[in-house]
Amino acid sequence: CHQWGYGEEDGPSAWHNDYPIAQGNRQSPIDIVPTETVYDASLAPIMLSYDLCTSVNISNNGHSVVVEFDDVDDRTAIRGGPLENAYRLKQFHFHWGGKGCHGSEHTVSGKTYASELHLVHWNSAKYKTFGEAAAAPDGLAVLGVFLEGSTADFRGFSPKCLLPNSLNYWTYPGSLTTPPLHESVTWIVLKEPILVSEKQVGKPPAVATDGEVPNAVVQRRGGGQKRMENNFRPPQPLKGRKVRASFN
Ligand SMILES: C[C@@H](CNC(=O)c1ccc(S(N)(=O)=O)cc1)Cn1ccc2ccccc21
Ligand SMILES: [Zn+2]
Repeated sequence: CHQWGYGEEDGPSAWHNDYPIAQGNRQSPIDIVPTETVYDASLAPIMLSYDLCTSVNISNNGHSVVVEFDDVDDRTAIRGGPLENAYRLKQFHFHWGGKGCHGSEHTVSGKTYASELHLVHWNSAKYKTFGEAAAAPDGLAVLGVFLEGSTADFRGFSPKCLLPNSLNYWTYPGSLTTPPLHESVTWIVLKEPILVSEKQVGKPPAVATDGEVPNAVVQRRGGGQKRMENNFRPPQPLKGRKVRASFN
């Protein structure tokens, strides 16, 4: 199967070899330039029903740390905003840099954040499975949340505690930011970052890139486990897409 990563040989600039869609017309992430976004008063607020969310597992898939949810019904869903119907929460995961800097995928006028949280939802009204939705142009909706370094509490464990006060957002048609890079994502990126503690953001989660979830990743010389960091794709060409703002 295709091996891809974030290194010199297998990183974002090489992905097009195995995934030609990498050079497609609706690739993500992008650089969001607020002065070039269009305020769309018809955009409804987004509504998140995360109260009854049931997380199932946390895993390291070699590219990120992923928390999966049981997605058997629409208890845990996102609706409203640019979406025609409810999209069911499947998983959330993070992208981060090394040593707490430049880890976000989306940027705002070139500004990078320390990390970016992605809450991945699929269109369960139109598709039977996540896999089917992941390949369809209106199949997925990913809520992107910037993480900035500071101190904040992280009580409880509903994804709701991972959200900022304001749900003002930008939205645009895009793609998965990792292979297979399907152009199936309606991106909803919140403008307000959430603050997480320096020590959490400063040090990327101790995960290795070989899929093991070690209790502490050791930096071995020459091969062996490598600390997973800089697992972000750089911004991609807008190719004429319009980025709409839910706020003025
Ligand atoms: C789509 C791929 C798996 N990839 C993703 O699910 C995914 C989700 C979100 C992002 S991001 N960074 O844009 O938010 C990137 C990749 C393979 N796959 C195909 C079918 C399928 C079924 C279950 C699990 C994985 C499956
Ligand atoms: Zn992601």
